[in-house]
Amino acid sequence: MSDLSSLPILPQSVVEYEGTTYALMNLEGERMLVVAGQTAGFVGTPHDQPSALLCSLLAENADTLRQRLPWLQPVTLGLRTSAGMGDRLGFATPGHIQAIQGTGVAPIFAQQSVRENTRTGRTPQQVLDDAMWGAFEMGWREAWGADADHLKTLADIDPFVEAGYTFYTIDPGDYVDDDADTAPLERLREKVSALPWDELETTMQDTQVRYLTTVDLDGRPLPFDAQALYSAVAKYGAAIAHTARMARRLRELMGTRPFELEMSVDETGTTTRLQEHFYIVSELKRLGVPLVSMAPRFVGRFEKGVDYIGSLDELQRNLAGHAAIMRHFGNSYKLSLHTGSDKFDVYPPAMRYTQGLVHLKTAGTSYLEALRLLATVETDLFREILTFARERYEEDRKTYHVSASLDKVPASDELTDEQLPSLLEQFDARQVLHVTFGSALDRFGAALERALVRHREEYYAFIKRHFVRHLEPLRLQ
Ligand SMILES: O=C(O)[C@@H](O)[C@@H](O)[C@H](O)C(=O)CO
Repeated sequence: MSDLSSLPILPQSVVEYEGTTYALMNLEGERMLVVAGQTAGFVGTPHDQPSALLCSLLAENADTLRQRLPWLQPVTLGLRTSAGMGDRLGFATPGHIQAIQGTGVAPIFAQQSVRENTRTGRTPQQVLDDAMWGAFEMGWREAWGADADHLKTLADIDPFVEAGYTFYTIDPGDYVDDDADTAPLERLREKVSALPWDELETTMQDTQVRYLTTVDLDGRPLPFDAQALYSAVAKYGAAIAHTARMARRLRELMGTRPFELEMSVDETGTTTRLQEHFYIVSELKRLGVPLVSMAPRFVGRFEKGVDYIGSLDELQRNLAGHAAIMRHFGNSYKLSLHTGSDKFDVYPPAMRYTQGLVHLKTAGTSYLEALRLLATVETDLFREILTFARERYEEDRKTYHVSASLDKVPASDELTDEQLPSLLEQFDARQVLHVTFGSALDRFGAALERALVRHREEYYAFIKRHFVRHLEPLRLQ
């Protein structure tokens, strides 16, 4: 093992593997890779005493490193209780690791939606590389995943496959017909007749044979009368066909490489009825779609950055019903909680009813912790972001489920420095800051990144404290 102790090495990052020593060096917050031994394939500057190559965290160095150290490649996680910790800035993974290590919860460190990448300007490869560098920095050697989130079109898939993602969240929301939720039977028949039955590889007649019955869910009857069935088929039939289409494309691109697939309809305009959950999963299985998790639209409101909104009794009944359907299908997939951050009332019943078959999906909450840090140690920058967020909110909110009122978010000049951090505890301010991330990063991204470099360890501590609250309820008992 090469002695790198004369360099400002991060001790937890040091790896001796197959005769070469690898480590991350800390240069006033900036990171560099140090390789001592076999340096072929790395791009960097030779260093003497000790003899090593000093490498920037370039894409080619990330690729070479994960070829050398296989545990830095994302893998499928199967039915383990899991948590997706989206990171819009590329700095949060070490904090995520500090929170998740020892919990038994399987992490997805790389997770960004197409929507997020469009807003931040990052590529799927950059997101995965940032997560990998964070895992390397912390000496993480356990399994971790990479989620290509909210894929809507066939064209969305390719760059994530090229980058090496292992978890693919198919979002066929654009094909869900929410009007079917309340349409009369005659209108539903018309809608059903227009579905792509060739892609569904069946007919409505055969569909009626399969589903016009009452399903027994552990003694709990789930009735499918004509109205319920026609509504489910009209509402989700095209979405199921699109999911199967996306799965076929994914299988073509992935070849023999393993992957897992989630179907997410959490952002549609209407709640996913239990009959509809049953119909969706049954049809996806019939079509051979390899489902590892499913994200229905639950009762109540799952809004960004805040706890559940609605009747907890109704939610518990709803979760119990979804879990009964999962048991009917042999507990062969997980229930995915999108917009899952800060939903502290949801985790215990979700874990209880599904017996741990939960995937928790978070993202913007790590961005909010960065803003909490700024509100504490870089107040001028935070004030600029707050002012800009208040200007952008009405536009940026259009593609997210939020209900914050701008008039409840104080202007910067109404607050003392000491009051600024409390905004990150206030419902409306959290949502206004959350959904304006793209606009804010466009204008302040470089300044925010410099601040995070200056305050990395503090940021990790903010992330750890926040995610321990999320992960404790998911710990395997
Ligand atoms: O903000 C986004 O686009 C995504 O990170 C989220 O919608 C994600 O799918 C999620 O549900 C976690 O908040």
